[in-house]
Amino acid sequence: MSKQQLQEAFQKVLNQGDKAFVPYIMAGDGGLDRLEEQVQFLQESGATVLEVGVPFSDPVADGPTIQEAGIRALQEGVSLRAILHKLQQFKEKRNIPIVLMTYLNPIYAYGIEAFADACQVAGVSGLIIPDMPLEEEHMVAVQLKEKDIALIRLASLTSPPERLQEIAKRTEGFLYAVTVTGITGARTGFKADLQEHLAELKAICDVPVLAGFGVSTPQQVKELSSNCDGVVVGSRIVDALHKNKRSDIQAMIRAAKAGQKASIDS
Ligand SMILES: O=P(O)(O)OC[C@@H](O)[C@@H](O)c1c[nH]c2ccccc12
Repeated sequence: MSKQQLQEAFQKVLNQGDKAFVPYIMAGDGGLDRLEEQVQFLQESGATVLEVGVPFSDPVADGPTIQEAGIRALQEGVSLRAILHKLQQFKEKRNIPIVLMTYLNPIYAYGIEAFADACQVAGVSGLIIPDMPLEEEHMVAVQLKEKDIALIRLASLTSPPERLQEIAKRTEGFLYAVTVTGITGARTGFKADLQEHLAELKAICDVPVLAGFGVSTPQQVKELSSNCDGVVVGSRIVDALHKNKRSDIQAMIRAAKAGQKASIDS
């Protein structure tokens, strides 16, 4: 059911000639009580799928904006357990698939089986676990498969071709194409052959390929979408939610969608 929810959500936008837009938010930034309303807002604003981050004390892949959001959430006392419980509470009210992004440590602390179970009960459709290499994923992958939860793999710029093949083959839900060598956060430019890299990933992957890391302007969204199925935007969304600049987010999603359409037409 959950993997299918992801597939349907992507198919719907792609069949319309649109591209996917996946915002990332940090659960508990501003207090966990705000999560339901934030999800509602992004759903209504046109997000295809939503990535929900779990705050962690040692977020090795994250840049300053997301690190700070994580610290704020941890100060609110937010835990993985509390996030899953909250997601479960308003599960029936949302119609957007949720992908949870968490480092491996909180999953181990929770217990893999109990975690997979709680994700299913909470209506989580997929998982991103950035510090879990392919070689280590077996145990978690088996438990998630049993619960029909997609394990979304990340393709990095530095992976050799055979490894990218393997990642593209194994990934479920979508392939997360990391666009930079480094951490999350807004940037001004991407490396020259990124478009080629995205096109290569598209060619070897059967599920949608989404580009993420450093995407923060409608122009970047438009450029990157021309060679893949859509984008993930984190830091820009986290920052705007924190500063309560909601119209900025709406404008960005609108412009992004228009830009993506234009990139298909041209
Ligand atoms: O913040 P950015 O640069 O827009 O990047 C996306 C991102 O925030 C989100 O997908 C994410 C947040 N933390 C991560 C850790 C690993 C992989 C992905 C993520």
